[in-house]
Amino acid sequence: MTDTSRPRTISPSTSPSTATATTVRGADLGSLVQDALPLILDWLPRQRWFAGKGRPISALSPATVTLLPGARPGEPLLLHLLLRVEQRSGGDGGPVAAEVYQLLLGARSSAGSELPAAAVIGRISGGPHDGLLTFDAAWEPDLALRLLAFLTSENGSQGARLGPLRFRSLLGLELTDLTGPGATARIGTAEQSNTSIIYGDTAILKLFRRISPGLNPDLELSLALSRAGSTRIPAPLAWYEGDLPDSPDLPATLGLLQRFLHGGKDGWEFALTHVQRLRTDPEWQGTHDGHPSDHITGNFSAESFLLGRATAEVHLALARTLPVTVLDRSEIEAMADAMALRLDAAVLAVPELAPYREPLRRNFQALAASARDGRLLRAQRIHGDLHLGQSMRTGRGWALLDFEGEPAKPLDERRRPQPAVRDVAAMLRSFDYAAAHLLTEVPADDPGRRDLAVLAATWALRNRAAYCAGYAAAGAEDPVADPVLLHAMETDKAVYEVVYEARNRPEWLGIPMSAVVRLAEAAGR
Ligand SMILES: Nc1ncnc2c1ncn2[C@@H]1O[C@H](COP(=O)(O)OP(=O)(O)O)[C@@H](O)[C@H]1O
Ligand SMILES: O=P(O)(O)O[C@H]1O[C@H](CO)[C@@H](O[C@H]2O[C@H](CO)[C@@H](O)[C@H](O)[C@H]2O)[C@H](O)[C@H]1O
Repeated sequence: MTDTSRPRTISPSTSPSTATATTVRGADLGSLVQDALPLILDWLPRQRWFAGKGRPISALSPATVTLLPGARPGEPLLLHLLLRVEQRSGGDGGPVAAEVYQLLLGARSSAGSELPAAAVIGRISGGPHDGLLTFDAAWEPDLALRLLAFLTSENGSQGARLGPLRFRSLLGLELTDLTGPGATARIGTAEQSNTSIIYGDTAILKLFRRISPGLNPDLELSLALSRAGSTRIPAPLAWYEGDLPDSPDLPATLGLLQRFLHGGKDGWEFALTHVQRLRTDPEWQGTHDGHPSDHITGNFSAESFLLGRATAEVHLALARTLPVTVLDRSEIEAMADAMALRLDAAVLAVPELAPYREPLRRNFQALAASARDGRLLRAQRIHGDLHLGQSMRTGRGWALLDFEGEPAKPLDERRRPQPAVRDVAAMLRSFDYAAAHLLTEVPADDPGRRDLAVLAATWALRNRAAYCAGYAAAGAEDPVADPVLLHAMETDKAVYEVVYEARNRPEWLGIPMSAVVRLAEAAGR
């Protein structure tokens, strides 16, 4: 059993090396963190989850430091850190903005198990901790299991406390097997904005990396959907939260433990498998005459229908348990204005968008005009960042993952009720992305490219239609019945994607740009 009785936290307002530093097996926590900071400073910007890439860090300091006890002699230390990272935006003279990131810091002196290069933060050189190896403990199975012990402890359901950290379990003792002899932990390998640790094949813990005060929508919506009896999400099992020194009354969600969907197929990979088969299937190659017939669009549309139905079920469940509002004229106009402003900012960031600005704006103006004509809009809590990669096909049907919303947006914006069709539009974009993979690696002068382009467009159309049909079949509002809203939402998402791709995957920019062209043409009609 872990010792939860002696929190050891260093206040950010004091110098960790002199103030509340606590001696643990000879190691002074405060000075240990202080010695590790230069190593963390070098390591942090290289992490996929670090959102401030490309801007120098002007200050790095621990906001909280908590020892997670439980190390036997010779075993590594496990420290929970909330790190305050200051960066200037817009060059040297720009304003300083601070973000908080979560790090599980492991520290050991002996060799121990081999760590992947990505996990190694560095070896401290000089001073009382000379030679101590520091690392990201999420990658170290024994330390990942030590963290799990707090989430699954007997005290969990009452909220075990450890300094600024509080652990809550929904299942009490049911998960203690996971931490017993033979228990395993491994890091998730999927591309993600946070870090996930998979325990056995039973549970997955998401460590949120960029931390904002308040309830993370991923936890909030998982709990709400679970309360509503939804089986379309991995059941939440436990979570932990922490107090940030600047906002002690607004605990920040730090980690969410959920049922692991063993054997589930990632929706994006699943769709790509189908799409690739279209390209390589000899039967199709032999019969194709330039006019794709139904069978060559593959059976994925049956899956798309089911995914649409699952999405609608999630929306209906959210509307049953969380507040639903009605957006009036001024609120709809404000929504359309916000879309237009995002477009303006996107044009500045990606000049290729400029020729399409006016026609795209018309899609937003049409939405505002429909409000002036007296239309209202239902708004509710939604997923907020839905795409095929956020869905998983299991033996029991489709499940949706990651209700965090777009991580770059402030938490209060992400928690605001939205028309549910925003999620639908986002998923429609994903079918376009998957279809575009029919054309990757096909040279521009390949004689078969035109046919493939027709096939890709057909695949996207069929799957988009099937998804919307499945959505409507579940009893939710039919998304295609409101083309003005759907076009505005899809345009907004495509514009977001143009900026996202220009920044992250310039070689993929053509995918959302094709949508921009299509949506601009549609606006002209
Ligand atoms: N409950 C789960 N069961 C199985 N795999 C999961 C589960 N939750 C997440 N994953 C896998 O981890 C990936 C990242 O999860 P996600 O919640 O999207 O993280 P992030 O918010 O960091 O992007 C998913 O795409 C999926 O492959
Ligand atoms: O999953 P995240 O929350 O990190 O979302 C971001 O990355 C996504 C890519 O991983 C990005 O999604 C875009 O690319 C997908 C294919 O890789 C495609 O299916 C989506 O439709 C498309 O938007 C997402 O936009 C971004 O926020």
